[in-house]
Amino acid sequence: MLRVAVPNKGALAGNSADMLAEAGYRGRHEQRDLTVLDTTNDVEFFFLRPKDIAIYVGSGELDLGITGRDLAMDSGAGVEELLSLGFGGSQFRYAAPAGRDWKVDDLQGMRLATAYPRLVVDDLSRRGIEADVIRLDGAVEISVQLGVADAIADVVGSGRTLRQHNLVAFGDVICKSEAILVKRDGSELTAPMSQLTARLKGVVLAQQYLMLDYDCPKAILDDALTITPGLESPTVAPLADETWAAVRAMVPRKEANKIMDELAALGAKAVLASDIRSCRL
Ligand SMILES: Nc1ncnc2c1ncn2[C@@H]1O[C@H](COP(=O)(O)OP(=O)(O)OP(=O)(O)O)[C@@H](O)[C@H]1O
Ligand SMILES: O=P(O)(O)OC[C@H]1O[C@H](OP(=O)(O)OP(=O)(O)O)[C@H](O)[C@@H]1O
Ligand SMILES: [Mg+2]
Repeated sequence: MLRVAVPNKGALAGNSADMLAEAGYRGRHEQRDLTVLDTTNDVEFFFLRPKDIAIYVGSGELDLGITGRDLAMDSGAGVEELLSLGFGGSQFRYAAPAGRDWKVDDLQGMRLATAYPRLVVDDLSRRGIEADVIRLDGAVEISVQLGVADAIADVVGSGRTLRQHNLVAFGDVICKSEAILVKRDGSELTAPMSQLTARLKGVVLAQQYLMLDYDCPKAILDDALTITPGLESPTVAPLADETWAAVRAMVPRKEANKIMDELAALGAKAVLASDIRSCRL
């Protein structure tokens, strides 16, 4: 039976559960359940703290895990990424009080608070900087105003928490993170592992596309198909009016409205966009 670690709470938990449900797996009955046995798919899910997931997978106790790239790097566990899941995007950055043009070299000799000490120590040592790294568990942004640290290194999402505490990010992004599916470094990718990966990939890809349907005068069909080439080739079906055709093609979600504008300007009618729940491409 495949054994898979899933975040039990925090920023990644909700999207992880939704994605697994969309991929056809059984979810938790209660928020507090620590395991779920999915006998239909022969998978057991373990709901663990996001920070611990790479450790369980890296040690070989569990086959696969969903975690954040920053958390996986900070754990020091030997895991490799199988798939980016397209949510939980963030940047891990240095930050310090606003009002000064901070450089990373300024951190030399300073007190630096973080909940990701390994990520920070590795980055500082690559740069040859010696700082006093203070390990906190969370709410790191407040540590400067409380006098425990001179600067911080933390997860930045919208940047709202930094602004609220009058901090500015500086230096290169230490880690550009998002939710990822991991397996143990060098472990064999078994058939059940690839199947779960393929199912999640089906959901990730489906979220990146929309299905477009439209009616099109045959006189402009060639131009319309250039705008919507589909992935392999668009479906073109006859309509009762022989001078018209119906077209169906997948389009990248980010470009969908621009493409719909172009089709409408060309003379296509009834241009409809619909969500794709999952796919195998
Ligand atoms: N705006 C955000 N705030 C916090 N984490 C985010 C955000 N966006 C993405 N993430 C990601 O979520 C993961 C952290 O999850 P979470 O905050 O649940 O873990 P944690 O901080 O270890 O747990 P807890 O806060 O319960 O102690 C990281 O991979 C982080 O990059
Ligand atoms: O840039 P923003 O959108 O404001 O988000 C970033 C904040 O969110 C996270 O905190 P979280 O909610 O995980 O609490 P924690 O600090 O206790 O981990 C992170 O540690 C930052 O504090
Ligand atoms: Mg957190």
